Amino acid sequence: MHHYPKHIDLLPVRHVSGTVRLPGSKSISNRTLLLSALAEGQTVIKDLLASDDTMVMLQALQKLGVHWSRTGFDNEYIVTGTKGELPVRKADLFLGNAGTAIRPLAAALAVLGGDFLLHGIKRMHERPIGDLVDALNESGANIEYVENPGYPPIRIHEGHIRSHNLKVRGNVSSQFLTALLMASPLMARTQDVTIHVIGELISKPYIEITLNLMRSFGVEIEQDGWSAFTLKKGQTYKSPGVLHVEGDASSASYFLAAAAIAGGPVKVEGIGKNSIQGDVRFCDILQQMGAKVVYGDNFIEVVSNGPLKCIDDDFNLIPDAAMTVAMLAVYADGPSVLRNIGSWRVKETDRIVAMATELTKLGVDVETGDDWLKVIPATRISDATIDTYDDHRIAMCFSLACLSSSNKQGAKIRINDPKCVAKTFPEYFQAFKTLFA
Ligand SMILES: O=C(O)C1=C[C@@H](OP(=O)(O)O)[C@@H](O)[C@H](O)C1
Ligand SMILES: C=C(OP(=O)(O)O)C(=O)O
Repeated sequence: MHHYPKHIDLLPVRHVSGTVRLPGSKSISNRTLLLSALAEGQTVIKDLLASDDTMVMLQALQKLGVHWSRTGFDNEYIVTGTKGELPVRKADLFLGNAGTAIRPLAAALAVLGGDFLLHGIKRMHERPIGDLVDALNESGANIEYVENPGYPPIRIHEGHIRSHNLKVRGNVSSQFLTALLMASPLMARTQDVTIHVIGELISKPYIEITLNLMRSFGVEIEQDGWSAFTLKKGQTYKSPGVLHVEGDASSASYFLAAAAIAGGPVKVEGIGKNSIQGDVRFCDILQQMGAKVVYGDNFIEVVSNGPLKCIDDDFNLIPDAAMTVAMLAVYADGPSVLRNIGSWRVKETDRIVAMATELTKLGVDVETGDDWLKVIPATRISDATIDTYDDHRIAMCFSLACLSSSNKQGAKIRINDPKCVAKTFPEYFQAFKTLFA
């Protein structure tokens, strides 16, 4: 559908300003698709993200016998719910590299039972799923590893959920808890279900997105802090009728960062002060670093306010937008440290290694540890050819290095293999270039 060149060349840019209409949130889109499929009634989904990650979810649902169609309005879909009874019980599902597809589908299908093969691209088979499989199998599901224990591909057989007290670890990915939460109404027909989190839970704001959307579909979870989640029996998903997908807050971070570096104002439309996405907290970081942020109901606008201040903080709550913070750090007035970002190592690539390697090409000094990254800016930014590791966020992040701030000139940047942006934002580079004044 989209054509991508082998690489994209960006020349130094002195100033950015403009308005960007954001693509739909990946996290909300894929959750909404699954909940619509499991619900009673038809759901009209407005502004669904059109990207690789949502495409694999749509295709998987189709293979599972769920009826959906496009309405003719841009990115508007209508999904016919199955009341928790997916019509097809045997399928081979290719899920690309979409964590938000494979993990929630694995849980729902394991609870329903059948004969399903879930797999993805090579990197997907290196991304952990063991904590989720353990939680499900310990409760009576029947999931088997096809290649390496702990990783996809997985084969799901007929099983029977016996225990209604599930336990899951949350220190590798919050998506395992999200998956169990979304599947819990399928096991709560006659008994309450409690999901216990063992140990630490990372990326907590994504659990809030999950609970929020479940609530939109009529299911209320009782929360005991971050350690136990209970669903009272008999609750089932009911379509809210129409659901509007917010713009993607992680995608917004690149444009808002551009404004903080190279002037602005830049306005993003599709999210606002009442967003349910944790990554809007990226704007708090922009403010801490010295930029000005204005929130509307359906927009956020950023304008720079002089040189950026360095930052040393814990970024566990915003792991995706934290990568954008690492780019801001290149322009900051001193060294910055990003802490508690260990989950970067098991995402599209080892993002600590990738960020360190590519930042070094810009001439900055970088130090890393198990779960942290330190960026020590240089007086100038070096021209560089950036490798992207099939990671959309590496491609989008490093596009920012062509920007000049008030005291640092932007560099000539070549982004290799830019097609990786199709995971969440196929039109990223076109949108980015509209900001060049
Ligand atoms: O639930 C979600 O929608 C997501 C959760 C986060 O993953 P982790 O919980 O693995 O950190 C985030 O990085 C990912 O892009 C989307
Ligand atoms: C980590 C990410 O994706 P996923 O949903 O596949 O985990 C991401 O989009 O940065």
